[in-house]
Amino acid sequence: MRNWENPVMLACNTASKKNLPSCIVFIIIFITLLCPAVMSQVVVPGSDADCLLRFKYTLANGSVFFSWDPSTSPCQGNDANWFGVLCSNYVWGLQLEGLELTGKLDLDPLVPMKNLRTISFMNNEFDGPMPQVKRLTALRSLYLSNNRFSGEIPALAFQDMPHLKKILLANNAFRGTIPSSLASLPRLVEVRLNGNQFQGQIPHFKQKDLKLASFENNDLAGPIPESLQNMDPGSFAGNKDLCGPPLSPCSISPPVIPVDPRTHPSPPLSSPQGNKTGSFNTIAIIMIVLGLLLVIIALVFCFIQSRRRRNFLSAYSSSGKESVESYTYHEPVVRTNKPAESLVNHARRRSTPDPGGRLLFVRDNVQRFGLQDLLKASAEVLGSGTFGASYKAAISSGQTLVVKRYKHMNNVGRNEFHEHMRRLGRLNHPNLLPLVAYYYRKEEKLLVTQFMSNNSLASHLHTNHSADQPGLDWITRLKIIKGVAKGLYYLFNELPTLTIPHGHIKSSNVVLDESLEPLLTDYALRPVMGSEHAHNFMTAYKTPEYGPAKGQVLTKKTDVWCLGVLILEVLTGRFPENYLSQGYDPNMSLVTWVSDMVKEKKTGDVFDKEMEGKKNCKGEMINLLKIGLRCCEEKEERRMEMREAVEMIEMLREGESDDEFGSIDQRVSNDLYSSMLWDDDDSLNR
Ligand SMILES: Nc1ncnc2c1ncn2[C@@H]1O[C@H](COP(=O)(O)OP(=O)(O)OP(=O)(O)O)[C@@H](O)[C@H]1O
Repeated sequence: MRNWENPVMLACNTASKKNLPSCIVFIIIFITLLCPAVMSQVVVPGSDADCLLRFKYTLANGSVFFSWDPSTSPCQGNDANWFGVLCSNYVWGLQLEGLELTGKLDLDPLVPMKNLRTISFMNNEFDGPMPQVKRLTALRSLYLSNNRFSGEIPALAFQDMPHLKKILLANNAFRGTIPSSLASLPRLVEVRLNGNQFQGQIPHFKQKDLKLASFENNDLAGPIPESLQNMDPGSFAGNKDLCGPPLSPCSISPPVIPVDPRTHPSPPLSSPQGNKTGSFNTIAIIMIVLGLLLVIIALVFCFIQSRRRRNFLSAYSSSGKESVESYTYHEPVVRTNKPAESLVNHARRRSTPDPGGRLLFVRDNVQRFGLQDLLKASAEVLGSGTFGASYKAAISSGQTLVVKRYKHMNNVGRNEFHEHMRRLGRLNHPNLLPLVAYYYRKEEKLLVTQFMSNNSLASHLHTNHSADQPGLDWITRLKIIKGVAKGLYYLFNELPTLTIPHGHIKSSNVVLDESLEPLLTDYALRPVMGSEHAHNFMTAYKTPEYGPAKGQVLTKKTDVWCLGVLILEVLTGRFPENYLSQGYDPNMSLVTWVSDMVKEKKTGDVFDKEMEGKKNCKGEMINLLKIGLRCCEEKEERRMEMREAVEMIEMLREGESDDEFGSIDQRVSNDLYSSMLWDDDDSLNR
C-alpha cells in the first residue's frame, strides 16, 4: 500500500491547503490509470484461475507453465489459454503429462474447483505418497501412471468419490494392500494398478461395469475374487502367488482325515507290496531322465537350425547395433539392399524378437500373417533412423511390409502401450500410413506397416537426380504438401487430447504411394516414447519454443512449425540441418536462411533449381513460401493455427493465379512477406 499511496499523499499535501479540487482531479486521474493495471493482475479468490495458480506454486518446477498468466483467463470458451488446461467454458480437466515434473504432488489447491472432472499427471517424475484425492469429489478420471509415487495408499483414500470411473496408478512404487475404498467405488470402469508392489489379496470389486482391471507385476497373493474371474489372465500375470480362475486353480491341501488305527492298520514296511512299489518308482525315474535327455537334444537341434536360418531375423539382429550415433541423414535413405545372407555374416546376434510372442493386428481389413512369416521373409534394411532400424520384408503371401523397430518406448506400461496402438489402429485417412500390426516386448517394440513403393519424400528431394530420375516438379510438390496438410489436420481433429498430435514431421516420415500421393508415418508416438529420446531426437523438440530459456513447453503449434519447415524444405530442396543437432539452433535453421534471402530481395534464388514446371506458377509458389514462413513464426502467438494453414494451402492452385502474387496474398502479408519479389532468374522460367 505504502508505495502507491505516496504519490497521492504527496500531491494532496502540496495541493490541499491551496487547491482542494486539483487534489481530487489528481486522485481521479491516478485511479483511472492505475485501476486497469491492478485489475488485470487481480485473480478472484476461489476462481479456477486462482486455484490453478496456487497449484502451480506448489510444484517444484512449476515455472514451466509460463502461459499460466494471471492477467489472462485459463479458458476462452472451449479453447484453453493456459497450457495443459482442458476447457469447456470452465476448466474441466488438467493434462500435464510428460513434463518431467518432480517433487510431491499436492492437489489441495484444486479442491474448490467443483467442475474438475479429469486430471492427468502421467509420465512425470513425481514422488512421495499418493496425493490426497478424495476431496476432489467431481473427479471422473485420475491418471497418475508412470511416476515414482510410493508407500501405502490408505484404505479410505477413494471414499465418497461417487463419480470416479477411471483410475490409472500403474508403474509407480505403491505397496501395501489395495485400498478397499477403490474396490467399492460405485462407477468404476477401469483400474490399472500394474507395475507396483501391492501385496495381499485382491479385494472383491463389486462393480458390474468394470471393464478393465490390471494387476500384473505386483506381489499379490491368494485367490482371485469371483467378480474378476472373467478378466484376461494377462491382467494378473507376474504375481507368483495369485491363483484361481482365470489362472490355474489354487492348490488345496488334502483334508487330513483322522484315521482309526484299529480299522486301518498300517501295512508292514517290508511287505511284498512295498517292494513292488519301490521297483516301480525306480523304473519311472529312469524313464523321466531319458525323456528329459531327449527333450534337451531336440532343443539343441532346434537352436542350431535357427542360427542357420537366413531371413528377416538375421537382418534384424545384424543391425541391432545400429544406434542413434550411426544415423546420418546426409544420405537420407540408407537403403543397403544387402541380401539377407551377407547380413547374416555380419550378424552380431543381439536381441531377436521372441518367436513365441504374438503380432497383434489393429485393423480388420488386412490379410493376417504371423511373426514367423516375418522371420522367414527375405529382408532388406531400409534405413536406420533415430528410433531404430526399418526393414522391408516380403512375405510368402505376396505382401510387402515394413517392420520398424523401436528401442525407446520403455516409459510406458504394457496396457497403455496396447491401448495407444489400438487408438492408432482406429485412425483412417488417405494421407496417413495405417498401422497394420505391432509386437510388444518390454525392451523393444515392432510396428508393421505396408511398404510404399515410391519411397520417402526425403529420398526424392535429397538424392542426386539425373535425366531419367528428375526431381519432383512443382505440381507434384504442391500435391504432396496438400496431402500432408490434410493428413495433419485429420490427426489434429482425431487426437485432440495429444499436445503434439504428430510430433515428428519430417520429409523421411512422408512416404509416397505409386501415384506420388503422400502418407504420413511415425505419427502420434510421443505418448509412448521415452522422454529423453523424444527430447533429443523428435523434430518437435527442435523448435524455438523448446529449450531451457523458453520454458520447454510444446503445444499444437509445434507441429505447425514443423509443417512450415517441411514446406520450406520442399520448395528449396534444402535439408533442414537443424534436425541433426539437439534443440533449436537459429544459425542452422532453414527458416533463418529463407528469411534472410527474402530480406535481401533474393526470393527467386530460394527455390529448388531442380524443381521443374516453375514457369507461370510464380505467384502460387511465393504464396506457399509465405505460408511456410507464417507457420515458422518464432513467436507462437504470431504463428498460424493448423486449421488456417491447411485452408490456405488448399486454396493454392497448380497453375498461375489471377494476379501475380496469388489469390491469398492479402491474408499472409506483412513487412517481410510484402518484400518478397521475384527476381529475373532464368532457371525459374523452366
Ligand atoms: N512404409 C514405408 N514404405 C517405404 N519406405 C519407408 C516406409 N517406412 C519407412 N520408410 C523409409 O525407410 C527409411 C528408414 O525409415 P525410419 O523410419 O527407420 O527412419 P527415419 O524416418 O529416417 O528416421 P526416424 O526414425 O527418426 O523416423 C526412411 O527413408 C523412410 O522414409
